[in-house]
Amino acid sequence: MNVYRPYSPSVVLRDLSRSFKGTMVLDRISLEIPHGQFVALLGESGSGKTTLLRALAGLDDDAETQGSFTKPDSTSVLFQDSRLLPWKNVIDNVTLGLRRPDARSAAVNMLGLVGLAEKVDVWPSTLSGGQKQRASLARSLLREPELLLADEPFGALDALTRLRMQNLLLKLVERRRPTIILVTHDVDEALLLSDRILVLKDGGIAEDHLVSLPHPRRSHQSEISALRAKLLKSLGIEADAV
Ligand SMILES: Nc1ncnc2c1ncn2[C@@H]1O[C@H](COP(=O)(O)OP(=O)(O)OP(=O)(O)O)[C@@H](O)[C@H]1O
Repeated sequence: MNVYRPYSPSVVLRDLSRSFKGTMVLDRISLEIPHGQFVALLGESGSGKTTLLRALAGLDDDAETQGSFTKPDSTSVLFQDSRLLPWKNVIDNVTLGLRRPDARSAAVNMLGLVGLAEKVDVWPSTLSGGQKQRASLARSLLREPELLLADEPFGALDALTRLRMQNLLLKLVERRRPTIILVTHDVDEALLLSDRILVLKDGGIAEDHLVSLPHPRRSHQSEISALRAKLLKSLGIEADAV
């Protein structure tokens, strides 16, 4: 039976502007993101990607904001650095502030899924960079957010670890499908992971591409390589220089 469900987007921006001390960074951005869509946000350095994400996360009180946005109440934020508290062990970090009766067992399970079953009780200082990011990902996803805001979460990792983390993220969100907004400077990361790629430029959304290819994607797929060339051009990067 078909049940009629009116379309209601997960995230809506209406003429959202943001400036710092009079300097406009985001200029009347309007956008709708459907539930469960994986959006990658690309743009040159300084184009406002992080500013947009932090606006949605409710950070940066010193910014002047105009316009409005709506987003789900349950939102998790993932940063480039893992932000684990050094004086708490891994599981206490992952369960911090989590109010559910099965927090500990759910955390042990999630740490297993991200490959940290052996690291439940250790201090964050004993983890590698990739392991810290996996713990951080476990902490975010354990909250079962409806919206995940991620700011270059794999940016500081080596290429192989980054690839593993990207695949892990796809696997972990496959079932629950939260809405995801991922800020990245990596065109290939955007192409391999997302359903939609937005390019920020001059304070606005200059390009909006849907990527409706199944996973796993391969960089030599013709749709991928055509869009890759276009995006590199938009970002002012010579394709043969990469
Ligand atoms: N707290 C702040 N105070 C003043 N200016 C800021 C602040 N945060 C960001 N800006 C300015 O806003 C502009 C956009 O910065 P933002 O960090 O959003 O860019 P970005 O696209 O994420 O860049 P990158 O790819 O280099 O991380 C920059 O010119 C930056 O200097």
